[in-house]
Amino acid sequence: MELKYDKIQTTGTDTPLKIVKGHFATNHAHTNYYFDLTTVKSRLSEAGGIAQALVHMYLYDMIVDTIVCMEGTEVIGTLLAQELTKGGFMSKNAHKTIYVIKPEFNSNSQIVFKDNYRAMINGKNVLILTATVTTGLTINKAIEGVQYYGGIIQGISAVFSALENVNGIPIKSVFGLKDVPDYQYSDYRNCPLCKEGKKLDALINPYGYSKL
Ligand SMILES: O=C(O)c1cc(=O)[nH]c(=O)n1[C@@H]1O[C@H](COP(=O)(O)O)[C@@H](O)[C@H]1O
Repeated sequence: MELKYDKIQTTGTDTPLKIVKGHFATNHAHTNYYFDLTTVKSRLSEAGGIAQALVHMYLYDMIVDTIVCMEGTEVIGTLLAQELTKGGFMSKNAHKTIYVIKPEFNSNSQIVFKDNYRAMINGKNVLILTATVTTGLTINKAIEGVQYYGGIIQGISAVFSALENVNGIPIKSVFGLKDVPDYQYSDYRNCPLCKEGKKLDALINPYGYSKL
């Protein structure tokens, strides 16, 4: 059974964000919304809408050699690279090639780049692209990993972020708290919805949800 979602809009793009109100558990928090990014990540027109919104928000001015795609954002990342390298567009990357890569994870959930990918990170201007940021713990692992492999982090882009920066690095997102002002997240030991006795609706992770 699918969850029933609403669609919300934001400035800068026609691409909507599908949101479901309820009680959800991520690997780091309990939340009162699930953001369903399935179509944003996999439908060409929606992924392209997000890519264009990010370019117009701030990316045209940034030098990018490599886009590291987290959480299934490879389609958005590819279209982003295409936008940034387009001729006739006022981008510092116009006519340059951009690498679009995704990391591996080891058994400690740390980011690993095999030796054949290291040249795409080491000394390169890296943009980290992710789907959603809530506590920032997941994106922090990406930051640590890219820095460990010698990448110069130029920016972090997300589809939705509840945070404006992580460890001093700004996160620019298409959707944010301004679009979902009642978004709440908390440690599972301190969750107001649990305290009210409300059962969890689903477990969520970047692949989607599993209803409980
Ligand atoms: O809390 C999220 O960020 C989140 C919200 C959501 O609706 N769906 C979802 O998959 N998440 C994921 O939950 C994980 C926790 O995010 P952080 O709290 O920022 O580490 C990340 O992998 C997010 O992508």
